[in-house]
Amino acid sequence: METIFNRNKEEHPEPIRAEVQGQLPTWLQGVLLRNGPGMHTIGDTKYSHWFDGLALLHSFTFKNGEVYYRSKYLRSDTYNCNIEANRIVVSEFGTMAYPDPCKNIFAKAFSYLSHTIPEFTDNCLINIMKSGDDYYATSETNFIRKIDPQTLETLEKVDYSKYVAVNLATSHPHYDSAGNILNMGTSIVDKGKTKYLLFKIPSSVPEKEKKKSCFKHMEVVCSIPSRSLLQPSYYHSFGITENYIVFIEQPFKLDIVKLATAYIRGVNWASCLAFHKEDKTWFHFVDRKTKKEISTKFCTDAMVLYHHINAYEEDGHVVFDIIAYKDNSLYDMFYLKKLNKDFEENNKLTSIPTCKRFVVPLQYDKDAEVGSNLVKLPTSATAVKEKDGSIYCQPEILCEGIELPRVNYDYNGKKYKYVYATEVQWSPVPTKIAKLNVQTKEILHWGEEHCWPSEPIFVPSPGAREEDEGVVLTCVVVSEPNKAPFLLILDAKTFKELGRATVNVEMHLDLHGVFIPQNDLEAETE
Ligand SMILES: CC1=C(/C=C/C(C)=C/C=C/C(C)=C/C=O)C(C)(C)CCC1
Ligand SMILES: [Fe+2]
Repeated sequence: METIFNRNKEEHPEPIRAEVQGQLPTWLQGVLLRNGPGMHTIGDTKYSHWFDGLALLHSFTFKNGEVYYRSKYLRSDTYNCNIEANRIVVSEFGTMAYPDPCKNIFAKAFSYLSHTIPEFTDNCLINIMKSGDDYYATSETNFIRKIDPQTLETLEKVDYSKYVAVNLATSHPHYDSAGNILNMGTSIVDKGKTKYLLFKIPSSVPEKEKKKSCFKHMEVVCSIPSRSLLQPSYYHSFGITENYIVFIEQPFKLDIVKLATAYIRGVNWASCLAFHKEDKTWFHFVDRKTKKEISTKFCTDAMVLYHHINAYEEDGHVVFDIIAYKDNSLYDMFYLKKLNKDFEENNKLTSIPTCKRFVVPLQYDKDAEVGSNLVKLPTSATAVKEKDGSIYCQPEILCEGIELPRVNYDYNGKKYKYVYATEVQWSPVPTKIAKLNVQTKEILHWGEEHCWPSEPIFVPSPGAREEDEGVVLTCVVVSEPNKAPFLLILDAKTFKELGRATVNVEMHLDLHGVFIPQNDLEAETE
């Protein structure tokens, strides 16, 4: 067990042909590109947290019935500095590093007396983002790194904060129907205010400005003031519907004073996050056309969430599905010292991930009585009018024990049926993947002994008419010695195996990724 999490993984930058069993659909052509931590020790130094590990990109290329695997470490400035020094010299989420200030490019970050916000890492290990025909590795700081989706080479570093005033940004952007990126980031104590910014990165630039990057055309769509100047909420994702942005201001907050003094106090960034269980969770809805926030105050009890699943509008309500926890034990669970051999016995989640549906009436009868439930849809979710005019929401539970949710993105923002996710029950490592029908709550599973599947990605078949017409792809790491990992291809409708592509390498457990259809890759090379 220990090795699966802690052992540094080798990179395999040259394509390795996988052994394919079963029948892959002929239309499945393109690249599954994924990201996650692959290196946890450098020289004699060790990262403390699994989310600190150096980003290792890997890909499966589907070409005429064959599958090729590659992997390559992201050559971030962080990676290069660490490797050159042969020790950890750049701080990550769970590890504070003390570099020799003369030796590395992050030195200015540590002149903490003049900088309130430290300079963060560009170890973009969480996700992959598509911007026009380009691809970027993403994390939650102000940096993203362009990559070549075919060779996995590392290209330019982009600093969001050069274009819009954000210090942090999510690794889960959304895309509108024109392919423009919509993302959110936090602007900390800028001009005396702390706010959450929704920003847009256009998918292309005007012809006459072809030399300029899309980032030069980035714009702030709207800003939501933080309830607290020095304690903005932490968030890992947000939701969109056809007309609204759904932003959840949870009482899991980043303490800016702690963040600014972490280095001198010798503590990590993670310790600057705290869950305030006595506070409420606030919902914000921004009208995408008017760019104005809905003025009604909507709230629910304290909770912690990382992943939004999907959101849509129905009869004047916004319906949104998320995976929520009762506390922040999830981040604590991924400290590497806890992920030891006996972790399955010792490391039980104290709060199980719960798939919750909130139904929020945006258009409701303003004369409704205090105490009345304003939800008019058939659901057990409620939204009750309070004395002070605010609306207190309680969810319908869709299911328990799933994480890393994905949907058919053609249904993002629309009424939908299916979620594909990993099953995590009481331990942080998934043992199965699941397909949940959010309308009937029926669940299909795939699982095999000693198999740890990654986030399942849905790929629609060409001309698909139904939401689940296509395949689901998941990388499976096998914990049994002498058994090789594989890429599993399931029929999305039946959740039955169509085939698998086995590669004889030591594969890392990863986080998120994208499937890039062959046509999009061709556009990129043109
Ligand atoms: C470095 C750094 C951060 C990094 C956070 C990371 C790396 C989060 C990863 C989350 C994942 C993988 C969640 C999965 O559900 C913060 C706290 C934003 C702010 C301070 C600097
Ligand atoms: Fe995530």
